[in-house]
Amino acid sequence: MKPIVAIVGRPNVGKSTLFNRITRSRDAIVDDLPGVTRDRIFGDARWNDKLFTLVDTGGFAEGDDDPFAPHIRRQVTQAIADADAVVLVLDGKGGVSPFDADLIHTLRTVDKPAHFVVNKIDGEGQEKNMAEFYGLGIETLFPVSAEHGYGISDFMDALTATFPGDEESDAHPDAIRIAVVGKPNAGKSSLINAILGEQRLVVSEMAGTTRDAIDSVFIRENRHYVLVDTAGIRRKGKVSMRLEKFSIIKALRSLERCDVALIVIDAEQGISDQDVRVAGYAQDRGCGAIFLLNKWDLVDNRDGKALRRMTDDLRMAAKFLSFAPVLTVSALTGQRVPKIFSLVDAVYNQYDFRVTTGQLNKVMEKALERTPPPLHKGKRLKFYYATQVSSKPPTFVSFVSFPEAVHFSYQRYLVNQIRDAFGLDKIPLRMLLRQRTGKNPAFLNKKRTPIKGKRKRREKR
Ligand SMILES: Nc1nc2c(ncn2[C@@H]2O[C@H](COP(=O)(O)OP(=O)(O)OP(=O)(O)O)[C@@H](O)[C@H]2O)c(=O)[nH]1
Ligand SMILES: Nc1nc2c(ncn2[C@@H]2O[C@H](COP(=O)(O)OP(=O)(O)OP(=O)(O)O)[C@@H](O)[C@H]2O)c(=O)[nH]1
Repeated sequence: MKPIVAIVGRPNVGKSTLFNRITRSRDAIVDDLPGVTRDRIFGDARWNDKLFTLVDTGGFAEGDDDPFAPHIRRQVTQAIADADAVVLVLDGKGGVSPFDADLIHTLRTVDKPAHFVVNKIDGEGQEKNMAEFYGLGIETLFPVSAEHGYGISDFMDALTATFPGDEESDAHPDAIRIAVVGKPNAGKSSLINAILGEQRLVVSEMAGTTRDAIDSVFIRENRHYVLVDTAGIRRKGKVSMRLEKFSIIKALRSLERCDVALIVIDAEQGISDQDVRVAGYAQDRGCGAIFLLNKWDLVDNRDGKALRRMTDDLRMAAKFLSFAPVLTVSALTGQRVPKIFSLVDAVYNQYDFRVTTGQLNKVMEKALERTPPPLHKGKRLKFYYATQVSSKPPTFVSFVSFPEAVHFSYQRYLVNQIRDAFGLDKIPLRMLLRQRTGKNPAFLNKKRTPIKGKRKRREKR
């Protein structure tokens, strides 16, 4: 389980610059098919072989730069509560501000690693700017330049040193892990209660692998399921324990730990930006996903076309999850709640899919023959073998003569051919293109496809 580190601080201190510097330094592991570009507020990073997720809380505050705005303060406080470690960024150029002191005070009251970074110290010569910050009474301050890299590696060593070692792995390794996510008030807890209430067999709460994570485990028709991060939900009522109703970090954390995400939408209200954002997190995390249009009992469906309308809206707004099934439910009446499981099973069976290299290459060969790859500098691109490198989600690597010359639409064509051939219509698939070099390796698109320009030249001669 990757720790989640939140970057907090006033606007303009350099949080995003630091975020970019740290997340860019990771080994490029995931070059997912580009989807819709969305503002990224979180990203994975690696340092000294330690993996973690970094969250830029600057991205929480939309269109409001006032650090004293209550909603920003709430989001930041919530981030501090939910993250595993916090990095407070101070502005080495702008100096100390009252809001900094406020955040420092908040950080002192929580029991988790906090790191203090003075940014915009662009070299040794500027370390004199640090003097003012020492007056804040912080034991260790890291002078850094997010923009130029000064001091970053010392800081990263200290940050990653506080991460816990590998924690014990989850019990029930074969269980299907389900996360329930959605905007505030969509009906997540009602739905979890409806799902668990319906189970006649063993429902137990067990500690998850991370701090505070409580999972609910149950067996249904001989299959184990885990609802991740259900802490406190069944014991609702203690509202005071929950600061903000919606926590991005909590959503990220459960998405990280699940196979299938149930994205709960308040159907009475229709599709909102926040629903789309949550769906975007699920897609970034590469989990299987199912849209649940909840509160269906409240939807006016006299013309019988409500599902059609909402599905159209959803598909339009969240194109990047076009493969995710849609189901209307009511957590209140229990309508179609049992049906969720047949969908979860169907999605999971695809999510866990594995194929042999031989079978995969037969499909690739056919696809390359049907629509040959484009030209690169007058020569046909060569596709060598492809292989599946992981499941959950199924991820393929395809070796190509010039990966960067493969247009996104051609890549998507190949992915769709794989989808069709193996019936993988309900899940995300990843295809990574890698350079293949070496003398005369065998390639898949052997059959000659005429290259128009070339033939013409020959004819002319
Ligand atoms: N000199 C110098 N400027 C920096 C450094 N890091 C960031 N900046 C500049 O500071 C400004 C703000 O940087 P951002 O990363 O956008 O700050 P932020 O904290 O994410 O701001 P919000 O998104 O408003 O919360 C930009 O103009 C950066 O170029 C640095 O290390 N040195
Ligand atoms: N009519 C109707 N009301 C529902 C349904 N599901 C949930 N509600 C109501 O919607 C409200 C919010 O439900 P919750 O389950 O607390 O929603 P949540 O997503 O857990 O909310 P947060 O904890 O704020 O994130 C409650 O008043 C529920 O009774 C439904 O299917 N039909």
